[in-house]
Amino acid sequence: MADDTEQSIDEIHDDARFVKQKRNFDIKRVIVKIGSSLLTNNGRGLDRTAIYEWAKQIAKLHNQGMEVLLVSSGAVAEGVVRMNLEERPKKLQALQACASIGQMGLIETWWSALIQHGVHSAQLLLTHDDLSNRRRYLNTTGALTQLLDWHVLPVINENDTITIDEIKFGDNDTLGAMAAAMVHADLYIILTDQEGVFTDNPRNNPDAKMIRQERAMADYLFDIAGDGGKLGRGGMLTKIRAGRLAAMGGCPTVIVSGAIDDVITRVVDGEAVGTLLTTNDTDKIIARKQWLAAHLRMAGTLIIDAGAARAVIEHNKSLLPVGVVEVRGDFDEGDVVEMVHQDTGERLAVGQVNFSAPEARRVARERTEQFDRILGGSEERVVMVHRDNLALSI
Ligand SMILES: Nc1ncnc2c1ncn2[C@@H]1O[C@H](COP(=O)(O)OP(=O)(O)O)[C@@H](O)[C@H]1O
Ligand SMILES: N[C@@H](CCC(=O)OP(=O)(O)O)C(=O)O
Repeated sequence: MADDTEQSIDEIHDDARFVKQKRNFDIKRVIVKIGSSLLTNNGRGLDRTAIYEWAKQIAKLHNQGMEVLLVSSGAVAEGVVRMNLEERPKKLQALQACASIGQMGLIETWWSALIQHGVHSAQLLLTHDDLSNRRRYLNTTGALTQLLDWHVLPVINENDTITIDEIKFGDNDTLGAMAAAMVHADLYIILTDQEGVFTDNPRNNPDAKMIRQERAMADYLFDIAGDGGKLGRGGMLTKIRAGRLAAMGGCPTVIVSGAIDDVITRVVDGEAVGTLLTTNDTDKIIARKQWLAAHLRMAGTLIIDAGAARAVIEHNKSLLPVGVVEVRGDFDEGDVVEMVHQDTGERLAVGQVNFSAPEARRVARERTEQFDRILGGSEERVVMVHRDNLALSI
């Protein structure tokens, strides 16, 4: 798609270039996310027929040797139906209870549907914290990798009963994108109740047109994405955000209707159904910097001198240990830390640090040549924070 500033939104739809064109995917690992509105047949309980149909397609890919991970919503919506409630409760405890009631049905249904095709599945209940805290992230990756090595299909959902934020905002779109980045998926498929992303919410605007393909980083997508239906939570907005997050890991996203026949296998086969959100190397870095900039909790602080501040801010350089005068906090390698100016106390940037806090203290103010001696080994790490993993705050 051309630069989005050059085209009006009405022109960006059903682009003939993309309608028939086959997409060129090479997919070994794919994440499929299925939303509440689809899974629960718009509030009439779990749609077992549809689940068995998706399970058949997923099993086909799995049995061909592809690694498929499933992110399944629907626990709260199913709990609401099982408890005969008229609507999604507002009280937190009631929501949590619905999630734990509905999750039973969800996992039982997926297990039965998949095992019919000889596919073993496993339940993974995650919180966003599990994926943004480095240590828990590595633990989760370890468990996921083991499941994939055993060719067991992970069925992921949010751990709604122990979280507060997730259940309030309900955002499996984001969880799926984080999982996609974590396992380096080749494609993220979001199944929903619309054919794809439209130029406006098609629920309210019958003239809205579908967008066939766009860069995940195209800013105007945020202007056209609206809320969800009464059972789904995030609407199109969280799907667009999720597409950006997946782009950060270099993973394209397809947002498509789960009601299309054989939709999963057709998408994987490269058929141009739904909306494809693309990414490239530059977008990957931009998305990564945005993700860093949006980080609220810093694991620690690096106090840097004026020379390092100039290198980072004015010359877009990586931060070297020699420019770090003090290390505060207790962080692991890979955590997100802030960089603060020694003289002004101002936060200049945030970034992912290449050393743990004890290591960072030892190499601070030191030149690269000294690292082997200081850390006792042949040290490959040279920079404290690489410029691709660093986002300026000012
Ligand atoms: N620009 C848009 N294009 C398509 N759908 C949109 C758009 N803006 C808002 N939506 C709404 O997003 C809904 C899908 O999100 P949601 O209800 O959260 O479903 P899910 O349960 O699949 O996550 C659609 O039914 C639609 O009403
Ligand atoms: N974890 C919640 C799902 C929240 C969520 O993201 O819902 P949806 O937007 O419908 O995919 C549940 O299982 O009910």
